[in-house]
Formats: sequence, structure tokens, C-alpha cells
Amino acid sequence: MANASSISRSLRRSLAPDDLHRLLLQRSRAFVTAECHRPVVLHKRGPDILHDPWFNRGTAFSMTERDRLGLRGLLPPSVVSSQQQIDRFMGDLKRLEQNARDGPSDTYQLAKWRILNRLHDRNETMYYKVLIDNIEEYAPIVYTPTVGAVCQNYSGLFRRPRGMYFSAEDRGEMMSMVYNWPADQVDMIVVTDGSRILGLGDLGVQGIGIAIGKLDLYVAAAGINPQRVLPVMIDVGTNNEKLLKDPLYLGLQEHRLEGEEYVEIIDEFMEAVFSRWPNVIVQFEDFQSKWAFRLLQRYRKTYRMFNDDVQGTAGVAIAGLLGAVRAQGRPMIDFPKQKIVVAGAGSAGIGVVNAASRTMARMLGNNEIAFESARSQFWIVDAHGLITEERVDIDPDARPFARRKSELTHQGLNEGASLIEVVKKVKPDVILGLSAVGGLFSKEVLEAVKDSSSSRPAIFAMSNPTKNAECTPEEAFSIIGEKVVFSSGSPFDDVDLGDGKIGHSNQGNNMYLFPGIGLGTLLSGARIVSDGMLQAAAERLASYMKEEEVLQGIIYPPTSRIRDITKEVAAAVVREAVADDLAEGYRDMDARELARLSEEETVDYVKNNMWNPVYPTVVYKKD
Ligand SMILES: NC(=O)C1=CN([C@@H]2O[C@H](COP(=O)(O)OP(=O)(O)OC[C@H]3O[C@@H](n4cnc5c(N)ncnc54)[C@H](O)[C@@H]3O)[C@@H](O)[C@H]2O)C=CC1
Ligand SMILES: CC(=O)C(=O)O
Ligand SMILES: [Mg+2]
Repeated sequence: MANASSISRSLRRSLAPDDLHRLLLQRSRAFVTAECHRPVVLHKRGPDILHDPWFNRGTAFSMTERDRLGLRGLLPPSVVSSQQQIDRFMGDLKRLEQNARDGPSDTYQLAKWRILNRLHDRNETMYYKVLIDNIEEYAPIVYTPTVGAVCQNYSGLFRRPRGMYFSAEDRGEMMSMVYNWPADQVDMIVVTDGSRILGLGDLGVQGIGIAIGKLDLYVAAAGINPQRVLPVMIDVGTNNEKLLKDPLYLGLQEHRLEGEEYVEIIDEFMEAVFSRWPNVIVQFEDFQSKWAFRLLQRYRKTYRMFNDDVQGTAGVAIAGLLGAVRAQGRPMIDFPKQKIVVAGAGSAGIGVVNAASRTMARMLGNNEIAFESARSQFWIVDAHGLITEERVDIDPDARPFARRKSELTHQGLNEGASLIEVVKKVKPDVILGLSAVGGLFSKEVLEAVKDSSSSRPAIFAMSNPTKNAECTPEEAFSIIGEKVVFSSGSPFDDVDLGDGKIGHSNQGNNMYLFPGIGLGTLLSGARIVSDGMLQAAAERLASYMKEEEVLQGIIYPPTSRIRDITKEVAAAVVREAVADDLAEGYRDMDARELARLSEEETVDYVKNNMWNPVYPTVVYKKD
């Protein structure tokens, strides 16, 4: 009724009370309508709008509004109505209520994630302080396993955007879109196309959660400044039929782009980010295998990039495999004698076999005979069984490791032999799972491992999240016995073996390497991420564990030491980049200065360049 005063006193006096009331109502309605149509003048653009609860309308901003307000690329591509936003919120709320009634399923973990995420939205310094100080408790929330559930429920959990979204609709626009990001300096990008999130398959645009989780570890473990990290989702559609039909899904509801069209989009993205931030490092994460390998080959010689699933996982596995050799009371140099059965021939499995066989070959003299000998220590089993030369349509990335026909007769194995047959015949020292199949290391398989030729067989159940682990530590220790060395991708508790003995449950996850690889690359100013730098990272992780620890079956450090191990790994990467003549320096530290640093000084240099969560002094300056 704000316009009531516009009715003159004489008119008021001449009208009956009901008529006056009706007139006042009419006038006030007209006033409200006029107000609604009057434009709201904003004195801000881009992320400032999204972070202002007064003006933010999130995914309900239309495409023209996104263009007008510098928001293009800062929101998932789908535009939704305000009613859809409410539906999504209510659906999520109901689902949580439902789960709560059904018992303590994932709800508590997701609830913790929500609370942490809200803190992340409000106050980054405090968020990272909480994370760093309680990393053992919260890494499983911001990272695997809970981040998997977050990605699966992302369209429902979505409140505020974080990171950038490039979609198939943005072709030709990316070079300008990158300027919608507010930071002039970006050190680390983690990018995914959502096609294989952990072991959960194609989650489309919802996969942005994994890029966010990985960058949380970059800040917490590697001390990368949180203002200089950028999670990126490249939405080229999804082949997940459930998401394609879900009215609340936030991504493009069309099948994935394939072939050259797909490659052109990734090319455009790479050109755009390196054009605005020439010194950025791009970590590729959770791309389906066919693209993981192809894109790695395409970019690794020209851009500062690496693929975490192929290269980070390989380094962590090598460190663990070397630890398993030491746990047997043998020197690392005995590694080439280990017989290793790998279940899973995707980006992770093949990445591990490639790098581990190269490590063996180096130990054997690095010649053709050494490579052949190293190759023959691996047996790869995928969804179709043992991979041999006789495989029809063999994946070119697996071909070098296919078992030879001549070896098969000798071992009594055939193309497609089952995992259990292979384990029974080979009697491996190690079985390593990167299959994404929970429970694959069944009772029968673990029973067969008891006949291993090793005094301390090792089980690596590396698939994520928890439900995809090939077996649990309880299963491994109870079936094989207390001598087993156990490691899993997602965290499990240690096992009480009775009589005061503990069965150690190691977490074999690439989180022990990727933060140090990124930080070492940044601080060395290396133009590419070389095999030598990756190898140095893996070796440093392997040597980090003390003799008495590995003899107890502790082959990876606890998460509480992740910041320390990351600093050491980064220093090893810096030194290798210098030795390889790839380092170009960072800020005041040029390549020559870097080369002069001793081992200890390099570690100090890394430590001094790690961001810490303390409030800085703030001053105001007018534009
Ligand atoms: N612990 C860690 O640091 C990491 C773990 N991973 C995990 O590894 C898993 C696989 O990742 P990618 O290789 O990228 O996936 P992918 O989907 O490309 O490969 C899966 C492979 O497993 C095989 N497979 C499926 N069923 C099988 C069965 N019954 N027996 C044997 N093999 C079978 C498939 O044929 C395929 O070769 C995921 O769960 C992922 O979370 C991936 C990277 C790092
Ligand atoms: C850990 C990781 O990178 C994965 O499971 O894909
Ligand atoms: Mg991954």
C-alpha cells in the first residue's frame, strides 16, 4: 500500500470505506506490477552475482542473461525454471528424509559433505583449515568414497556453482568464456568430461564433483592457493540413460559427442585455458579409457598436463608394489621377479602395467631383453578373461601385454581364462584390482592366493569407491592370513587380528602423488610433465616408508601425513625437472638458482611456497 498517500484527502473523504479499500488495493497492485517490470540495476557481473544471495538465481538465469551478465560458462549448461529449482530442492530433502528413516546409510556422510560445502561457500580459509587439521576424518568426505555419492546426487545437491562448465553448445566461445573466471592467475585445473567417475560410470555433468574434490586435496595437501585452482567440467552429453530421462538433470540431455567433434571441443578448451593462463597445469581426471590415453598422447608433449588415472595411479601402484617387495624382507631390486596378476585393463590398469613394467625393465638394464622379461611378469585379466595374443579386436593399449601363445601352453592357460584359473596357475606374488567390480576377489580367488610363491602375498583392491573394492581387508586377512599385505583405493579400518596383532589396511590411492606432481611441476616451471618427473615422484613415495613400517605391512603413509609426503614428492619432481633440463623456474627462482639448491634446500623451497590457511591482512582500495 505504499502508494496510498497518492490518493488525495478530498477523494478519501468522498468515498465509502469499502470503495476506498478497493481503490487502495487496485492502486497497490498496479504499483507492485510496475515495480516487477522495472529492471534491477546491478553494479556487478559474473561470479559476484552468483555469490550474492540477493540477486543470484543460479541455474534459472536464461542464456541471454548469462551473456549480458558475464555468466556464460560459470553455470551448468541447462537453464531451469524456478519451479524446477524448487522440485529439485524438495526431491533432495525428501530423499534425505527417506534415507534417515531407513537407517544410517550414506546420509550421514552426505550430510557432513553438505555442511562442509556450505562452509566452503562462506569462508574458504576456514574451510581449508578444518580440512587440513582433520584430513584423516574429512578426506573420505570431500574425496573418495563420499565424493562418489556427491557426484551421483549432484543435480539434487547443487546449490551454488563452483568451477567452470564448458559444453558442446559453447563451441567457438571458449576463448572469451575463460575471461568470465575472476582470477587472473590459475595454477591448477582439474578437468573431467564425467564419462567414468571413480568406478561409478558415466555421470555426465555431475562429475564436476570429482574435479572439486581433487582440487580440495591440491589445496589441503599441496598448499596450492585456493584462489588459483579451477575445477572444470566439459559437458559433451552423457550416455547414462537414467540421467538422459531425469527432468532435474543439470547437464546437456543428449548422447555424448564422439570422434573428431569431441576432440575439437577438448582442443578448443586447451587452447583457451593456456591462452589466458600460459603457466597453468591441467590434470585430466576420470575420462573413459579410450579418451584418457588418446588425449594424453595428444597433449603431453605440448602442454603442461598429465592424466591422473593413467599416470598418478601408476606411480602410486609402483610405490606400493616396491613396498610389498620390501615387506617380504627383500630389496627393491628384486621387483622384476614378482609375478603380478592385474584385474582390469582400463586407463588405470594399463597405466599401471605400462609404468611398472618400465620400472622393472630399468632395473634389468633397460634393453630389449629387459623389456621382454619385464612384460612376462604381468597377466592382465579384463571382463573377457585373460588377455592373450589370440584376443579378437584387442585394445591397442593392452596389446603389448597380451600373453604370448607360446607361454600359454606352458602355463596351461587359454585366451579368456578366468581370474581364478589364472591365479591358480600363476601363483602370483600380487593380485591388483582396477576393475571397478566390487567383490571380484572372491573367497575362491583369495583361497587360491594362499598358494602364492611369495612369503607375503599382496592384495591391491584399488577400485573406488568403497563398494567397488575388489575385496575388504577383513576378507583378505581372514582368508589368506596375517602375512598378507593389503591395500585399497578407498579407506578401510585396520583389522584386529587378535593377540594384540593388527592387519594394516593401506590406502593405495593416487592422492599420494597427484598433489606433489602438480606442485613440483608448478615450482620447477617445467614446460611438460615428463616420465622422469613421474618416476621420481613414485620413487620418493616408495622410499618415504621406513624399513620397520614396511616390515609391518605398512606400505603407504597415513592420510594425516599427506602434506608432508606431498612436499617431499614435489621436491623430487622439482629436482628431476632440473636434472632433465625441463625446469624454467618459478617467480624469482630461475632455473639456474633451482639447480644450485641442495636436496634439503629444495624441500625448504617447496615448503615455503605452500599456501597456509591463515587470514591475511586486508586493505581496501577504490577502483
Ligand atoms: N586407487 C586409485 O588411486 C585409483 C583407482 N581407480 C579405480 O580403478 C577402477 C577402474 O578405472 P578405469 O581403468 O579407468 O576404468 P575402466 O572402466 O576403463 O576399466 C575397467 C576395466 O575392468 C575390466 N573388468 C570389468 N569387469 C571385470 C571382471 N569381472 N574381471 C576383470 N576385469 C574386469 C574391464 O574390462 C576394463 O578393462 C575404478 O573403480 C577407479 O575408481 C582409478 C584410478 C586410481
Ligand atoms: C582415485 C581415482 O582417481 C579414481 O578412482 O578414479
Ligand atoms: Mg580418477
